Amino acid sequence: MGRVGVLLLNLGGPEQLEDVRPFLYNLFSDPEIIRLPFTWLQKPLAWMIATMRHTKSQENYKEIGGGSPLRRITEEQAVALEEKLGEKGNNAQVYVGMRYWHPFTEEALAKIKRDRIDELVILPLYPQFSISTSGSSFRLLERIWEDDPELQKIDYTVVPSWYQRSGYLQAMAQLIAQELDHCPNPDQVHIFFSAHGVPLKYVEEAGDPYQAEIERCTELIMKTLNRPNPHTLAYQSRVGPVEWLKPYTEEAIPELAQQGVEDLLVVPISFVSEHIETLQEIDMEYRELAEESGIKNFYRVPALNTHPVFINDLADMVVEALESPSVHFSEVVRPSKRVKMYPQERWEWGMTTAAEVWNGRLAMIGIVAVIVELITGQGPLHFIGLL
Ligand SMILES: C=CC1=C(C)c2cc3[nH]c(cc4nc(cc5[nH]c(cc1n2)c(C)c5CCC(=O)O)C(CCC(=O)O)=C4C)c(C)c3C=C
Ligand SMILES: [Fe+2]
Repeated sequence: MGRVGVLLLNLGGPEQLEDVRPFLYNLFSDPEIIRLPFTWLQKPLAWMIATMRHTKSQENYKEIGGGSPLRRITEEQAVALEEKLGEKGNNAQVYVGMRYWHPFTEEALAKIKRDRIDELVILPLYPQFSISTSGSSFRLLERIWEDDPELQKIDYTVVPSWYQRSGYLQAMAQLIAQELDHCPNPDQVHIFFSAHGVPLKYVEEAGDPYQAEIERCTELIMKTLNRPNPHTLAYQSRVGPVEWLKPYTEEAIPELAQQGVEDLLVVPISFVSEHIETLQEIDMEYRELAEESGIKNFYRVPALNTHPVFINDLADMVVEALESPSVHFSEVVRPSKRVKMYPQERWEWGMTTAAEVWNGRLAMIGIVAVIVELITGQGPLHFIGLL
């Protein structure tokens, strides 16, 4: 066996408030996040949405201390995984490659080449596969690989998803049990799985297996937990007014309160690290909503971070991947057709996502008008002397 590397993939997050806008620009420039019929519209629209959204987004990051902890936690996971692999007799170098912020995937690949890695396990830190998360990172890697003969020499394998692994399920069940056992009436607590949402079209038209994997994951965690508590699955973090996977967390919580639920334990299941959607959206926004709706006790299960059972399972996953036949980018699910996520179907007043979209559309019209003017040499900008 030559030099072994592990590339951990994650989304990335702004580390300080100034990073928010360029981070959002990178995110919305990704066609796996917003699918448009014309690729040339992607960057101007990304610029528009980042411009319109960044102030609200910065406020959220301010509430959790001014930046995302995602990089710090992912790097801690990388160190813990490297140590665990060493203990198991596998000396491997672990790298972190983020999709939309530092350390970017490209930075990780430069280090992998510098260290002359021969075998590489590519492991997304998303338990369930979505075309918008692991899929997006795989597509980026595939494009970089195609143009780089040095990378092509590396014997690589990808792990598309791993939500069904017993180590991961046990770590989740342990965290849930711990929280339940701190509650005065553990059996009365309603367990509320809150998964990150994706647009419905991703699942129904583009063939994203995400919803099926989330549903199966929830069942498996409940089976591993082996407690009598009732449970619900809902989807959080919707962006834009198109339909996303339902039920929405912000609707499901008041419904449960109406049905008489008083004790609610929220379990975030699409993430293995604390980040803005656990620390701000769940801990602040959904807590406030739950309390206003009549929930008396709102609890939240922490993210796995460097939970020893989880890290041990990641290490086993790497060892198993090295021993199994390689899985290449071409074998991983990709969108079956182009699905449009924007524009939205209905208008909303105020600084809303609908307004963001209309601003984007107007900007597009403006850009097209300037191009036409540059070509024809006639138009309002020439008339007022700007061109
Ligand atoms: C607009 C579409 C988005 C889709 C689809 C989406 C899917 C998706 N995202 C995660 C995990 C994370 N998302 C994070 C940030 C983030 N995501 C979106 C949009 C979509 N995500 C935005 C606009 C943002 C920025 C924050 C904001 O302005 O609201 C992060 C990073 C969080 C951090 O701490 O910085 C993660 C992680 C998953 C798992 C997922 C689909 C399954
Ligand atoms: Fe997201």
